[in-house]
Amino acid sequence: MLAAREVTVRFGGLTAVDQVSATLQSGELVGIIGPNGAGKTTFFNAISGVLAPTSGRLIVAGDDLTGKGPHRFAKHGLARTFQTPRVFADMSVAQNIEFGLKFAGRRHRKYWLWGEEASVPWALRDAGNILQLIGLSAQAELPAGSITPSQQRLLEIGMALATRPRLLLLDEVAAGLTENEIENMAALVRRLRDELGLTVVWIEHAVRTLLRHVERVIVLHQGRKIADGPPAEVVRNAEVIEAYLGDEMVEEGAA
Ligand SMILES: Nc1ncnc2c1ncn2[C@@H]1O[C@H](COP(=O)(O)OP(=O)(O)OP(=O)(O)O)[C@@H](O)[C@H]1O
Repeated sequence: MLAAREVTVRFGGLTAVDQVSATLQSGELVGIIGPNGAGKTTFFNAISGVLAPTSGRLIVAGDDLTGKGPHRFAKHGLARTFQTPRVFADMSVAQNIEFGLKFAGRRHRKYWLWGEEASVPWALRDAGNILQLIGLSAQAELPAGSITPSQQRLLEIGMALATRPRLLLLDEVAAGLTENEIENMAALVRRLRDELGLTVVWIEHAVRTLLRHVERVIVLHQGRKIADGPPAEVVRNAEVIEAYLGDEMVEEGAA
């Protein structure tokens, strides 16, 4: 689905992402964790075309998109959310979803997960179904700027889904949510992979939740990838414990 080959991003003298290689297989649910400033969002920005890597290559669905803009990545089936949700505040919740659906119509069929309109899963057929999937049917006619921040996070996911992606990048969609909301969010993310067949990459600071739901986790530290594997293995990795997790997490992971 996507291959990052020795991707490096520098801002002046600072190396935010340092020769990170990673391959994402179709249908994987992968977490990315790491301390503040580890380079997680910068890595997302690089693999979604938001910023061009200083060096390295990005292959998406078999095509080399290194240096291309976000619209090219989107045409190749990639959608993402941002740490601060980006919704059209003055438009209604439903209109925000419809905007994404219009975008889906412009995507080249080659990169659609569902080749024919008729094969698009029921949950993504129209704005009403997408609103039901993300749990915002009751808010459909409200201005997007008037719903709660956690609902805006759901809406942003809905807008991304409306473009009918194959690969979805989620940047801290559980930030600022209550325990209950975090569990609901995790359940939604699971459904996107399990029922819709999306490949999902999920950056999150709520590490305990993340590790319970993903089957593979990549750990970044000071721009470098220091681990990449199943959660049970990664929580025992000495470098990961030292850099990020601490002893308490290891005991919980072992339990
Ligand atoms: N546009 C930019 N210009 C200069 N430096 C930047 C820019 N974006 C990020 N950085 C720096 O790059 C490093 C990595 O930042 P990044 O936001 O990718 O980390 P992160 O792991 O996502 O952190 P957090 O968990 O706090 O969101 C940090 O030192 C940050 O200050």
